[in-house]
Amino acid sequence: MEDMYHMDRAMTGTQDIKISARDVNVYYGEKHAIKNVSVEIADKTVTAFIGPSGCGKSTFLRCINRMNDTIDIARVTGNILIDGEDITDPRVDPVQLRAKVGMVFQKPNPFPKSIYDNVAYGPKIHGMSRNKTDLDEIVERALRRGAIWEEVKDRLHEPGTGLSGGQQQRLCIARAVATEPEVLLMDEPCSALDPIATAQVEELIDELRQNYSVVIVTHSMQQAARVSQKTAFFHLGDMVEYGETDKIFTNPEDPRTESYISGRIG
Ligand SMILES: Nc1ncnc2c1ncn2[C@@H]1O[C@H](COP(=O)(O)OP(=O)(O)OP(=O)(O)O)[C@@H](O)[C@H]1O
Repeated sequence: MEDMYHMDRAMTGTQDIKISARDVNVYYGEKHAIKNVSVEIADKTVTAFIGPSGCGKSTFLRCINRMNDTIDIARVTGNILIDGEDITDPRVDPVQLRAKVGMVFQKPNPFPKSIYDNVAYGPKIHGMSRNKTDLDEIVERALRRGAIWEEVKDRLHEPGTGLSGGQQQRLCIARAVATEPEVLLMDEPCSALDPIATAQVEELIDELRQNYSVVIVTHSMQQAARVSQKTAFFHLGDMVEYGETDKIFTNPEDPRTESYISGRIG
């Protein structure tokens, strides 16, 4: 029976669902930026959002940790469930939610504080450590997960802003994972990085997949193909197609996806 179950999973590719979005719409004033998006995002998987500029990738990503709450004119309808809990419920505290659903932005944005304090800040405000030794361990673990520990272990009390761009982005990833999130949202995390730093961050994303559900917005189709297992293609606010990355890039169903990946739109 157990074998049958595993075989079935292997054959269908069924994975645990981490995020389930149902009929999500986002409006900025009159502008309808996301139209009836429903999607199930798997755990321990990298999911890429691709599509032409302005199609709504970042807007939809921001729904997953309620960052659109911070934009006055944004209005969101529909539901998003994480592990079955509806995070759009007004009783859900967005600060707690964002500890569980971490985010990394396009431009590395370390706080104007030391490397240590950048990482320690979240765990401190969420009461994750009892004492300094605990906190030191949390900081080291997060910096190791961010694949930057070796480079900064002897300069933890220097400012985070003194690091190179690629190091700053890995520091921001370390900061995001320090609160032990379950989901990691990345909005074009490599767009400000050179090819070497990009390769390091991509390698890191692949490692992070073991522990998190990672959702990445990217303009680079090569990057989506390299790092993701699932891809969603957005066009004018619609999620046009969603499926296995290999399939989307080699044999898409929708002509709009086909045009985009072959470079005819975008
Ligand atoms: N804060 C905002 N106020 C008003 N309109 C917005 C806001 N943010 C996004 N929009 C609009 O919503 C639409 C979707 O934008 P969004 O940034 O989500 O697209 P995107 O696919 O991530 O684009 P890009 O690839 O250029 O980053 C666009 O038409 C954009 O102009």
